Amino acid sequence: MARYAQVQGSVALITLTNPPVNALSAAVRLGITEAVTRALRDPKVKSVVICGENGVFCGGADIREFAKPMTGPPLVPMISAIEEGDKPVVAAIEGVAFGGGLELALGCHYRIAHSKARVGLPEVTLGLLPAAGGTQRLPRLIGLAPALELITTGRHVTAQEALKLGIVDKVTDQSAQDLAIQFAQEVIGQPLLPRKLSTQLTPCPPDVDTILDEAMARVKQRARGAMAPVACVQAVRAAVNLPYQAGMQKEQELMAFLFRSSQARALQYCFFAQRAVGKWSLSSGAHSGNSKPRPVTKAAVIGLGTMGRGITVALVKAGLSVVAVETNKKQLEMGKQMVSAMLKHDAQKMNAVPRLDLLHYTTDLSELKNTDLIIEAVFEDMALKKEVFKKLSSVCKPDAVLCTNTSGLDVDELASVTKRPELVVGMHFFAPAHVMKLLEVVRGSRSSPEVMATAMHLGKRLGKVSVVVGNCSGFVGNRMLRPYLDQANFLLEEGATPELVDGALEEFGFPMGVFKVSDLSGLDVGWRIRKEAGLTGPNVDPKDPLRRRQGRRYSPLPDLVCEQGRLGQKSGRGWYLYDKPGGRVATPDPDIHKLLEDYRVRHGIRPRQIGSQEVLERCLFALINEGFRVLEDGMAMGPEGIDMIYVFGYGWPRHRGGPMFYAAMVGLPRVLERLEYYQQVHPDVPHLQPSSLLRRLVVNGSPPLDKWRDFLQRPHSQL
Ligand SMILES: CCCCCCC[C@H](O)CC(=O)SCCNC(=O)CCNC(=O)[C@H](O)C(C)(C)COP(=O)([O-])OP(=O)([O-])OC[C@H]1O[C@@H](n2cnc3c(N)ncnc32)[C@H](O)[C@@H]1OP(=O)([O-])[O-]
Repeated sequence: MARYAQVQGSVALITLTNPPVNALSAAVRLGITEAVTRALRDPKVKSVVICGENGVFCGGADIREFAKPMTGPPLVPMISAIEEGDKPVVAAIEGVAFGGGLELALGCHYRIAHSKARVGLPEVTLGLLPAAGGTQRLPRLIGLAPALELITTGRHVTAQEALKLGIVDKVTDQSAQDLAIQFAQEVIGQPLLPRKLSTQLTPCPPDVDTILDEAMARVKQRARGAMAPVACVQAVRAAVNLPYQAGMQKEQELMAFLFRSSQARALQYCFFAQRAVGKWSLSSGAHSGNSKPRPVTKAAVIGLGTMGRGITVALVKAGLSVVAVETNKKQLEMGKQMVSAMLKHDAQKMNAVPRLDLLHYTTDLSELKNTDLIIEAVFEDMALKKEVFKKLSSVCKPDAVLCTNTSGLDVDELASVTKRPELVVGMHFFAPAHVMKLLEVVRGSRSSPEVMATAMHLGKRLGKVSVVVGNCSGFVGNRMLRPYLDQANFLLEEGATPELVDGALEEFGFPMGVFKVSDLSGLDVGWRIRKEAGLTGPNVDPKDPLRRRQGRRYSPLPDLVCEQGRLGQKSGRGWYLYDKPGGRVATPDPDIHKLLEDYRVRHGIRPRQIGSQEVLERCLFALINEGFRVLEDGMAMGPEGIDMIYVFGYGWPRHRGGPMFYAAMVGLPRVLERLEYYQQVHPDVPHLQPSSLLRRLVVNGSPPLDKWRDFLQRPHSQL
């Protein structure tokens, strides 16, 4: 797992050979340890170069080994042996040096990077800290403030930035390995002590305590309950206040605590789940490995509302040429101005030139003749969308892929009005579409494997985490959101306030509680959907009592709020009060409290004290229960897909792994028991009726999440 060679007479070349990223598995660590020992012992060897095979230095410790008992030589003494040796060791960094990979390089005396290489300590994103000396050596090398920033965020830096920061000594456009070999010969005989980072002091400005205190306050505020960033600051503090060995001791103690934590397990699960969802498969046997995407160079977006504008920007930023279509000149001009402004703003941030040249604006659908893929993003109205699809089917070239950005309408119904249903697919973006990482790729019953591959591939080009989902109402994300919203409204009826419910959810780790999010999105969106569904407005069955609809419990509270003209942030009032229309700072509103009190009196409801635990159990377990139903109905490939949808699209705290992972962590018997309890108390809420899959899993001893698929009743997949 590490190749040894002697080159240029006196240089030992050690190459890490563990594709694809040369992770530091037990075998690699053994290989390095043996090779370094050999090089240090061999009198003919005067200097050493460490590099990685296939243009990648090292992606860090082997994350897959974290779940198993530790074997092989540990990293810390391996790296110390390199640093303590009396021969200069040069790291030749190509591709990436991440985590343990960068820590290995920091143990070397010199670092040379290829100009396209990136380095970083991303352990914090896995719920850990750099525990092979990274928290002690990096501050000694580049100083306190930059080290704190890199370690607490896990940010990757380019070779050029690494050179500026002093992480690497040289950057080359040629082979880093060749330059390192030459350099290793040049530095023979030069004093090594100043290059041994463990012997150095961390360069500290006079206001060191302020910097550390501010960093701690910042990470606590951003972390939303995540422990690793806090531990990172504590470890770096040790690099300032303690001698190296004592600092290492602190690093190990903090790592031991994090390593066992459920947060680390959740974050590492997310790492693999994010990669797993890209490997999609359909019930037909087609999968990402055997289905080729169609080439897409020219795309079109129909409709330049909020979603259409974001999608257009995302496509242009990925380098596609885009035809943007609106119904009339006025809308088109408005859309154009917004899209240009968004692209310019983005380009400015990245010090780049906005690619306005990639855009063509038109009101004429016949200009779509040469586009390879069209994304419809018009108003969420089936009749209107059908009209658009009919037209697209006749004007676009026969092999053009037709995508809809509907957030929950029937993709098959849309496909049915075209002459090419096999080329129709859902691409459900999340607002703002150029920022949010999630894309639900909705398979219609006739969507071809090739079209699925095309949509998934396009998602990847746009930098999205794309998840294949089935064609059911609301798809996966919005379908699971309904029971969550319902429970939040019921809690208000029973005695809670918006700020109590939101507080519990934010404490759990959501960036915003359910009512703040509703205010942000606009309360009229849901109101319109409820009207169309006959839940409120003129189409309500007159025989339905006010708090029951279509045979189940219903809360008219959100409708009452809308009827008062409280539409959320945009009107300056919603579930909260804002300083002005469009204002962003939510303050609790006494008028809402009064509205709730009057409502309870009117309906004879005795308010009761509601605690955070009940809020979490009712909102989250109802959502999770629907997740089990999604699996049961075959609308998702597996729990990983659901979890990635919630982490990347709905603000589920990543350190809790996603709803299905969270259910497994809480324990399926506990989730079942609480659902059963709440269902008894609220028998008219079908969403609290535990799903049969959940019951089956509990009866079968609550198998681990990666075994849940075995308990689905076949044939199940609608994908
Ligand atoms: C008490 C114990 C003490 C321990 C000491 C601590 C040491 C240290 O501080 C801890 C660490 O280093 S923590 C580590 C810190 N390092 C990180 O956090 C870096 C994590 N990795 C990355 O950021 C990206 O993978 C790269 C940028 C490296 C490549 O990106 P790309 O080119 O888009 O490719 P891709 O699709 O992403 O990956 C390709 C395949 O490789 C797989 N795999 C990747 N890394 C792995 C790893 N470390 N391991 C295992 N596997 C890893 C990946 O799953 C995938 O497998 P699949 O079966 O084909 O699906």
